[in-house]
Amino acid sequence: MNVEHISITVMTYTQPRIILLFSGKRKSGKDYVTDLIQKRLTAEMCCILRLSAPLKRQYAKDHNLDYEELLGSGQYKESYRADMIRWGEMKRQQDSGFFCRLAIKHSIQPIWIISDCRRMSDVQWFREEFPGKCVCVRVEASEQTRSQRGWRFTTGIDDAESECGLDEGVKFDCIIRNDGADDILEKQLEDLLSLMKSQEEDSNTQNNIKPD
Ligand SMILES: Nc1ncnc2c1ncn2[C@@H]1O[C@H](COP(=O)(O)OP(=O)(O)OP(=O)(O)O)[C@@H](O)[C@H]1O
Ligand SMILES: C[C@@](O)(CCOP(=O)(O)O)CC(=O)O
Repeated sequence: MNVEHISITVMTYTQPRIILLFSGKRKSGKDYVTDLIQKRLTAEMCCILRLSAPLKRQYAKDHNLDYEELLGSGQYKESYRADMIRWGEMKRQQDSGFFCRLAIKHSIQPIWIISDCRRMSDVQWFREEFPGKCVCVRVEASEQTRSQRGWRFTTGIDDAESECGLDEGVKFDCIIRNDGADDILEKQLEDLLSLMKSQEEDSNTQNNIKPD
């Protein structure tokens, strides 16, 4: 296997073979879709990493809140979203890769799914750190579908960088429509798995790495 172990003072992770950079609007179904992919690939091969996880952990600690609830998809998280965004942006201004580095710390699986890229700086950070290994995936659902899943337009959130930072300027390698029909979603996941395979082969060829 082509795994290189990186160990520096602050983090220990195993070099990934491929990284899926997921983005999408609120309630488009990023967690739903990434969970399905992980089930297909198994948790041994594939981990789901959330840039918002270290953010929510520290925010919960500082504000005496329930971290698990902030990770969920309910109203509890939504009532703190605006303030978490403000808090996270303060940290990102000091160091744009701050949450990216924390999120990947200790990852040992060969396939990483970053389930919540929101800003151009997130995509740039991964592309620079892991050249040739990133696949950019956008999850899309209609406003009607998102509303049925509990989304309500909120000024200051849905029109701000946290939700709109990747609306322009990124060429997505794959766009997944997630409006509900299981068979349509299934077919798109198959296509994404094929894309990952060919991206990995290209990356191996460029780096002169022979398959396992
Ligand atoms: N294809 C689908 N079929 C059935 N339910 C779905 C589908 N996609 C998403 N959902 C449901 O919609 C809700 C929102 O999905 P999810 O939490 O994956 O979205 P998200 O984009 O991660 O949301 P956010 O980050 O805004 O919390 C969840 O309850 C999820 O189970
Ligand atoms: C605060 C924030 O990380 C919340 C993300 O929550 P979620 O991915 O929608 O569960 C959004 C952001 O970083 O702008």
